[in-house]
Amino acid sequence: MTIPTLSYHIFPCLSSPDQRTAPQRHQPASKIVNLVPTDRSRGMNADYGAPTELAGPLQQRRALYQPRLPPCLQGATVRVEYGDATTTIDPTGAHAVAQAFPRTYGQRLVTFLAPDDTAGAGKAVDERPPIRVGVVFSGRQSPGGHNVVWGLHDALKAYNPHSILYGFIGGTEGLFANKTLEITDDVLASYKNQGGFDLLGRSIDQIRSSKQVSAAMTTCQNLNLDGLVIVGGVTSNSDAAQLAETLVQKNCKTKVVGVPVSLNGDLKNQFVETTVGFDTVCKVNSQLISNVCLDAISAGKYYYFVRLMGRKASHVALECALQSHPNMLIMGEEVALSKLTLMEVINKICDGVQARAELGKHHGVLLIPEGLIESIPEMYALIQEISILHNNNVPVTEIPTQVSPWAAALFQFLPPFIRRELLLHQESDNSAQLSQIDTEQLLAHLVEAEMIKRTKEGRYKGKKFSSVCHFFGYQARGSLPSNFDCDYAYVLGHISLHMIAAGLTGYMATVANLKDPVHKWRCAAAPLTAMMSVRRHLRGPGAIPIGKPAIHPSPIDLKGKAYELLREKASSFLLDDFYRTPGGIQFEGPGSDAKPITLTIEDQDYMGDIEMLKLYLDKVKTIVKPGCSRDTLKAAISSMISVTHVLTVMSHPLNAELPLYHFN
Ligand SMILES: O=P(O)(O)OC[C@H]1O[C@](O)(CO)[C@@H](O)[C@@H]1O
Repeated sequence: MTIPTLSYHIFPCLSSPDQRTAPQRHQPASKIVNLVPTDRSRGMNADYGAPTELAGPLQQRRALYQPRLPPCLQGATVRVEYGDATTTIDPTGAHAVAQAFPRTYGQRLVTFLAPDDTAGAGKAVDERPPIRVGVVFSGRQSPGGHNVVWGLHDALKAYNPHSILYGFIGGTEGLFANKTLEITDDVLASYKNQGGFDLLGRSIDQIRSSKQVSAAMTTCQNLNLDGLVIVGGVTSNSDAAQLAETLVQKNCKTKVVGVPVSLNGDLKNQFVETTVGFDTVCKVNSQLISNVCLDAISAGKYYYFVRLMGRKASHVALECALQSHPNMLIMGEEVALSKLTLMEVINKICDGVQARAELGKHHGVLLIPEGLIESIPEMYALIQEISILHNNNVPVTEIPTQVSPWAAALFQFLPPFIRRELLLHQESDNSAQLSQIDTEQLLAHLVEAEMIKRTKEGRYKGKKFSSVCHFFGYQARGSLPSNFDCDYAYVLGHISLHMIAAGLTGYMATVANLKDPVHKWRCAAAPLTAMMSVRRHLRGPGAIPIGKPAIHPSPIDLKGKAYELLREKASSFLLDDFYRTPGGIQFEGPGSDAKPITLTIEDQDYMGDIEMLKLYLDKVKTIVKPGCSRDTLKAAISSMISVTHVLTVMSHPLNAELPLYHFN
């Protein structure tokens, strides 16, 4: 059989203030603390009272890392510069957004600069009244979240040492019930640069119903808060916008500020370059993926089917593919765009398996995002029917008999474990529990059946297909955050304070130029309404009714550079086993400042770190001959470094110093 030309649908890859004692985990320094258990369920309580030396050395060392700040945030105050008034990123929805947010729509963009007086101190301390702020983890845990709290605390105390920061215990439920923990240096000590959200915990990720909004407002009033910082992704920030609008309308003084924290990386738009946590989660998963790549090629007898987090968008899967170079990646965006049916997806995978078998390869690695299942049109329609029945309180056992005939037929076709998972109760936003649906197992099951069929029909003559399935989902959410996420979160925490001090409400803290070193980062605030759009056709059974303005997840840009790069390398990575080993997250030394490829690659001017480049170029010289072709050179570079750097090295002026290596 000839090697199939894979369509673009499936890409083989390149690659009252209550009053709680601070919960703490192992202390980083040589401090032994007398810790008091809380009622939260995460594992940290097991360590209460444990001697310091039980804390891991890396954990201790990480707690000592001081996140970097851009110059504008290094003093106690900032200069606030107001820019243009905003509309929305969705021009056709602007009217609807303006109507839904009459008091907070159209606010101006804001940039934060260093104070322009020569002393650089801005206002004197006695001109800065103490500020009272509350912070809540509204979204799902994402590495770096703790540093938002830390950055906010440090900025608040620098602004006026009598300022107070309350953390809401147990996420939004804690906000509604006014369960707080006062954030102090001592409380923070063991959470600096640490993963998870266990300093405060989280619950349902919503502040939406009128009861919830009113409970949140009551808490803000009872605590006499000047500001409330809401940490989370698209859903949490949409809710933040609504809460801000309501508080303005009800003359509540509390300013509401959103911070973009989400491992999914899907809160992305012209104001937000990436979210806190995405970098770490991708690095952790890329390491795991590269491990299974090497395991697969070593054993030579099975395919790994790996599902990654990513509900409406496949950013995690794309980034991990670029970092680890598995054989295939199926992105939800491509499948949705091409309206591929389940069996078409299966056939594409089987074609890839078959092509590899022709080369004597009976192993491989396939990546999918958890949202893939909803991107397949017939599966989406089935999930939506189930969702409607759930919303109508139809008992779960009766749902299969009440869906339409075609949906019932599809349902029956699916293996029992998938049927059970599709019927699970819904997420807080009424969407399906995608993290609980073993789509990778469904695909593996159907691919196996198809390969058996092809064998019987004489179309496939290779070895029996077999698979190993994994969901690399929750594991990474508690990881020690990368330096990038530590810095980014800490900076966003500072910006949040300056937003509140400036009296901004209904805004999100943002940082631009993230691809550059921290001293070049530009700190700003953008109105939440400016990021909203109005969906007339929902892709998933979300709770937000059609037509209601919201901040929506941004899908992969199928015209973007990262995707283009993936396409360019697709066939090679399907067949050549061009696996890459990124290793664990580096916290010090070379690689510790690495940023997400998908963030950096979209910027043509990215040059990377010169020292690093020199190192790479020297290495290249040892493995390819002078005068070799550009492709050989590119392959050599790619085998050592990330895709980002391949492009960087190829186009860097340093090349001029290496005339023998004709880089153009
Ligand atoms: O922690 P929970 O409530 O199971 O949520 C899982 C969901 O959260 C995320 O990890 C982040 O939004 C999704 O990718 C996933 O579907």
